[in-house]
Amino acid sequence: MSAFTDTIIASMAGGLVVSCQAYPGEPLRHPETMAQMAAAVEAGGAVAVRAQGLSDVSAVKGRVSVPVVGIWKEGDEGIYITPTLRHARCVAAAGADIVALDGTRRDRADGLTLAETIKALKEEYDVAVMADCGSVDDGLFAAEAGADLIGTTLSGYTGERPKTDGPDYEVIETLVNKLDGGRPVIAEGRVHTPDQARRAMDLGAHAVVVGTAITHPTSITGWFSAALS
Ligand SMILES: CC(=O)N[C@H](C=O)[C@@H](O)[C@H](O)[C@H](O)COP(=O)(O)O
Repeated sequence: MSAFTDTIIASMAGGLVVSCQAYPGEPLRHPETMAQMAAAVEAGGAVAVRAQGLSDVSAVKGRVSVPVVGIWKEGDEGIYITPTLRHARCVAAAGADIVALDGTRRDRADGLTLAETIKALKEEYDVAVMADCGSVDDGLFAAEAGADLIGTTLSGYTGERPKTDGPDYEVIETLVNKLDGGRPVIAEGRVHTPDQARRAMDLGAHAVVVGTAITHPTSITGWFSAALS
């Protein structure tokens, strides 16, 4: 890791990362809108912002001074979060400080291993790499492959873990213990309340990512209206 990526990762310690994403066809889907959302969460204390798609990554990077975690989703099944080296390079070129990519043990579309992908990306760009993992075994594999940050993003979405209502505390805690400080664990996925974020942090997460519960009004509205029906 470079001094730059060390500093970026250290700056996130104990903090809240907010994921600002609007999905295809949704009313808020526009880079400028996501940049405004990012500025709003930065004002609220987010230590970093996660953004999806090259236009959003650039727009968000231009608007906030906290680090940007960039991803590029292609599709929504199998390996779809920054699935290949080409996607990862583009996310870095778009301005991401941290490139998040699929960190599972599944075969990648471009035939490269996760380790080869991370090595090639880091040879070209001074970025940190966050591995979005779906299980403890993924997390250990991604750490071995050279990822700087191990995220629980895909727990409940790859078939290896049940999709819990809230965060997958078991994966967070086990990864923290098994990695034993060797790599920071980022708790991401279904963190819907401040208490859940606190608990994930208390289990030893380096930072907690919240998306839907802060930046997806359609889902939040649905939660409230379901409670009233
Ligand atoms: C599984 C997957 O594709 N997760 C995506 C990854 O970027 C996003 O759709 C999530 O919103 C993000 O991980 C934050 O999680 P939550 O919205 O649950 O706080």
